[in-house]
Amino acid sequence: MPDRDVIELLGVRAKGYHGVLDFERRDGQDFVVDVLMGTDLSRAGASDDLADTVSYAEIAAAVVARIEGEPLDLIEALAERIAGDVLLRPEIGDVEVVVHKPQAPVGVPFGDVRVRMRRTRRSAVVVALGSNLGDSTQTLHDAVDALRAHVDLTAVSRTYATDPVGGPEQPDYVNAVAVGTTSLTPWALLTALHGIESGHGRTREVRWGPRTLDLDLVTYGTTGGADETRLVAPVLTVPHPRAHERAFVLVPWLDADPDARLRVDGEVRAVAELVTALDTTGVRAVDGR
Ligand SMILES: Nc1ncnc2c1ncn2[C@@H]1O[C@H](COP(=O)(O)OP(=O)(O)OP(=O)(O)O)[C@@H](O)[C@H]1O
Ligand SMILES: Nc1nc2c(c(=O)[nH]1)N=C(CO)CN2
Repeated sequence: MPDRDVIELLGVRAKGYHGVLDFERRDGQDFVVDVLMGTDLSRAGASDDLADTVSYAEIAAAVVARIEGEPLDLIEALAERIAGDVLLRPEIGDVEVVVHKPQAPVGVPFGDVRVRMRRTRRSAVVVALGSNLGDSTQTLHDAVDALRAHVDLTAVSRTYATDPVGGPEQPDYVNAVAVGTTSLTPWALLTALHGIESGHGRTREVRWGPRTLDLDLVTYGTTGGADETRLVAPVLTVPHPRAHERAFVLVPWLDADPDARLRVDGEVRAVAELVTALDTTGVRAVDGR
């Protein structure tokens, strides 16, 4: 479900040098920008903490930097860049940008000229799946199907039978990793993952204890890219803080994406390299390949 809350920042004005005509590049003129950001304000509404939302002052500064920055021919191009900047904030699910050019050289008297642009986020995500109660292989297949409602999957690993790591004595796990893109924010995706877990009878009792289905968000955004998302909070930490030490995550992930990368202690590392440092004997591809 798209976010229903909106932060509206209207009438940000600054002088820029955008335009096709020589005198526009030479003399400059005012540009006015409105930004409407679709988001979920319930966390900030409950916590009263700026860290749980997007500061409109930060967005306003980014808009002014674009208006005053590299001159562009078209207000369409200016709007596109502003939309891209706004969507780098993981809290924003979609954005509408209006760029007004009230002193545009139109040639006749006019009220305003503006472009209106709507953009939705599309972020790379990696989800790890695990199960060790019930028909785990079937559960993982069903969970991948359910995931398709929220993530456009580009690759799904083979399933792996894995020795349990941590927790009480418990049955072997079946693990897999799915890779794709989503229009959901990290928090909306986490809610969707919890919904799929509950749909499979998941309850949270013993830490690292047996479970019908566990879905972890391993990474959000492109590791090493401008949209890489790093969050540290009990409700959501990405990259997943234990993914780098778990062969039951890295081996399937590498199967789905041989070029996978993960940030560990601040450094971007190839998953292929991280795996070489781990004991992988407890991780066996189910179909034997
Ligand atoms: N990257 C993440 N992916 C999934 N859950 C996360 C993540 N970061 C924080 N959490 C939070 O962790 C809480 C506990 O999740 P869960 O019960 O799946 O933990 P676990 O599987 O027992 O342990 P682990 O996190 O080590 O796999 C969730 O309610 C969720 O809000
Ligand atoms: N092999 C294996 N061990 C685990 C797993 C898992 O998915 N596979 N999940 C855990 C908590 O999330 C704890 N231990």
